[in-house]
Amino acid sequence: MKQLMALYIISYIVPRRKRRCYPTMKTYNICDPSSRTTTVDLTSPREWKQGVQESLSEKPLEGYLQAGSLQHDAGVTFLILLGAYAWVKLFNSLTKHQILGQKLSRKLVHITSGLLFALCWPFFSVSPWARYLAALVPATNGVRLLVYGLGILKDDGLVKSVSREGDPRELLRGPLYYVMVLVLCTVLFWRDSPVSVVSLAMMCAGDGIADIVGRRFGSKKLPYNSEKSWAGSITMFLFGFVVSLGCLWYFSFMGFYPFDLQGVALQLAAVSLAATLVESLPITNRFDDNLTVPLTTVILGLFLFPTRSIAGVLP
Ligand SMILES: Nc1ccn([C@@H]2O[C@H](COP(=O)(O)OP(=O)(O)OP(=O)(O)O)[C@@H](O)[C@H]2O)c(=O)n1
Ligand SMILES: C/C(=C\CO)CCC[C@H](C)CCC[C@H](C)CCCC(C)C
Repeated sequence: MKQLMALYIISYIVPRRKRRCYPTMKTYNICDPSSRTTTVDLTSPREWKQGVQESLSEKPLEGYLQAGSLQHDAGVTFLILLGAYAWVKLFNSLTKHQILGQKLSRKLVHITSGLLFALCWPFFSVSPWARYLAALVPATNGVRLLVYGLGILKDDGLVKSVSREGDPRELLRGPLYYVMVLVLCTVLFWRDSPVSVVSLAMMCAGDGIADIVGRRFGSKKLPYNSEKSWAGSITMFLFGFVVSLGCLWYFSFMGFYPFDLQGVALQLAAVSLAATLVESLPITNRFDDNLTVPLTTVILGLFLFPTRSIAGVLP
C-alpha cells in the first residue's frame, strides 16, 4: 500500500508529458510532440550543441490551463515553499541544539538550498509560465529576508541559520543576493540552458565548499589574497566541477537536454576555473561572491553552452 501511495505522489509531481529519452551514450533521440524523432551523433561539441538546439526546439504547450498545468505548477510551488521553510527550520534547530556551529549551518544552507531548489525544476510542467511560478519560491524567501533583515519582524532562528554573527542586517547581503540570483537564473534560463544549473552549482556548491574547507585546511594562503587559500580554491574548482556535472546528468536523465561527458567536461572545467579565480580575488569586500561567482559562470556559460532562449524569448 505504501509503495502505491509513493508511486501516486511521484506520478502527480512528475508532469505527465512525453519524456525525451537521452541515453548517456554517444547518440540520443529527440521525441518531439509530432512524434518525429531525430538521432544526432554526439561525436563533438558542435554535434552536442546542435543536438541541444534541436531538442529544445519543441514549442511549449499552448495555453497554460492545458492538462491542468496551472494547478500542477501551483501545487509544486507550494510544496517547495513548505520544503524551504522546513529546511531552514531544520538548520535552525541543529544550531539551537548546538549540533552545528552557526558558520557551518550557514554554509550548509548555502550549499543545499539552491541546489535542492534547482533539482525540483523538472517537477514543473512544460508551460511557458512554469518558470515564473517556480521563481516565486526564492522571491518569497527574498521578501522574508528583507522583512527580518530590516527588523520589521523578528525571527532569531532564521537569523542564526543564515547569518555569520547573528546580526539581522546580514540577511540583506549574502543571503538576499543569493535568492536574487536564484530568481534571475530561474526566470532567464530555467530548463532552457545548462547555464542556469551550472551557475547555481558554482554559487551553491563551489563557493560554499571553499569556505568550509578553506576555514579548516586553508593554512597556505593565495599569493594575491591572504584571505583566501589554495585548499579553499582547489576544492571549489573540483567540487564545483563535479556538482555541475551531476546537475547536467540529472537534467539529462529527466529528459531536458542530452548528456555527453566528452562534450561538456572541458566547458565545465573552464567555467569552474573562471568562477574559482574570480572568487579568489580580493574583491569580496566590495563585490559579494554570491554575485561575482554566478555572474562569471553565466557570462562564460553563454559562450560555451547552447541556450535555447533567454527569459523564454528566442535570442
Ligand atoms: N577560496 C577560499 C574561500 C574561502 N576561504 C575561507 O573561508 C572564509 C570565508 O570565505 P568567504 O568566501 O569570504 O565567505 P563569506 O563571504 O564570509 O560567506 P558568504 O559567501 O556566505 O557571505 C575565508 O575567510 C577563508 O578562511 C578560503 O580559505 N579560500
Ligand atoms: C545562507 C545563504 C546564503 C549566504 O551565502 C542561503 C540563504 C537561503 C534562504 C534563506 C532560503 C532559500 C530557499 C530556496 C530558495 C528554496 C529551497 C527549497 C528546497 C526544497 C530546500
